[in-house]
Amino acid sequence: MSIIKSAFRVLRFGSAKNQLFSLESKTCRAFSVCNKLRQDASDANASKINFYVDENKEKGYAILKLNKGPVNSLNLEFLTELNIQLEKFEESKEIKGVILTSSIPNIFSAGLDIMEMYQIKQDRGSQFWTALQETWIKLYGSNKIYIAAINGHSPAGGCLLSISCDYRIMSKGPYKIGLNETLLGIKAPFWFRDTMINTIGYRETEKALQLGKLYSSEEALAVNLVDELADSKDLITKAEEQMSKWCAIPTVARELTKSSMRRDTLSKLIAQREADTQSFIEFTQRDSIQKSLRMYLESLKKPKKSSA
Ligand SMILES: CCCCCCCC/C=C\C/C=C/C(=O)SCCNC(=O)CCNC(=O)[C@H](O)C(C)(C)COP(=O)(O)OP(=O)(O)OC[C@H]1O[C@@H](n2cnc3c(N)ncnc32)[C@H](O)[C@@H]1OP(=O)(O)O
Repeated sequence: MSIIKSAFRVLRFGSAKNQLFSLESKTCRAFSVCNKLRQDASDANASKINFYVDENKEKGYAILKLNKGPVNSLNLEFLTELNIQLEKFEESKEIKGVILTSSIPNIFSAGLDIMEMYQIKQDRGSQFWTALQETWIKLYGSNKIYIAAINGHSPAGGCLLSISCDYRIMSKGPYKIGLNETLLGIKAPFWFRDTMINTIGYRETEKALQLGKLYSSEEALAVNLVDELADSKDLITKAEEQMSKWCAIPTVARELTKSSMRRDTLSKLIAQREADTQSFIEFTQRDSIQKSLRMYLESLKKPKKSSA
């Protein structure tokens, strides 16, 4: 049962009963919108492998490797597939935790697919944003243990995936992680910001978000954006060692503790998912935002200087 469901179960008997029932039904409505998408995604992507799952039921954890080349950018179909997988993990009795990593060398995830924000129809934009909210709610609100093994760059939405986990190990190397949205001319959504605050604190987040700061792995360690660094070749071994440690903690006590730390942050988005989606649509349809996104896309497509 997810943290959200347990929170509802506990609070259903308290004075906040009516408010929470309304919250819960809003969430259920939003989830049901995604049901058709899920079917479409599983049909359309039957032949593509956008991630690998390696389950070790004996040890009680799985490794989920993102595999959507070239840069694991998060589009509607990918998020929908991920949501189905996260749900499977949540329901599994054998799996206590998941190591989230990528099979693409030097890239954890390039964040949201910018093409989902650029010249996009309202319907698609709304489905995309709802799927992203769902991914975050499932990941940040999971009862399971999530360890991010960050094997490369992890900007913006990639950073959000990482900070939604319980523990982060990052490869040493010339990699960057952070919420760089202001550099694209956009504002990080409040739930990205709040997850960052919960990870590195208010003042550091305030600076990082305004500057769109992308931290090197050493800088990320210094501000607790990641918990540990590892040589690339040792990354998964270190993540497995850490997973064994977390798996050894009494489950219910750990789950309740996690839930109590994250409930308020989660409830804030759950209470206003539809309004948040509308803000996203309204914001991304502004001419000034489209102009910024176009310039950013062009800068990404520019031929790279040869390192030779
Ligand atoms: C009023 C309230 C309003 C509230 C609403 C606010 C709305 C805010 C909305 C959202 C928040 C946004 C979150 C995000 O995640 S935005 C995405 C941010 N991501 C980035 O900035 C990363 C961009 N990419 C890179 O920096 C690099 O690609 C790299 C470091 C990840 C990898 O570098 P390298 O290996 O050199 O690869 P290339 O740069 O050559 O890229 C390969 C290929 O992939 C394309 N690409 C890269 N990133 C993305 C992306 N995020 N989306 C789509 N496509 C991407 C790149 O263009 C190349 O394409 P090609 O030239 O055609 O091969």
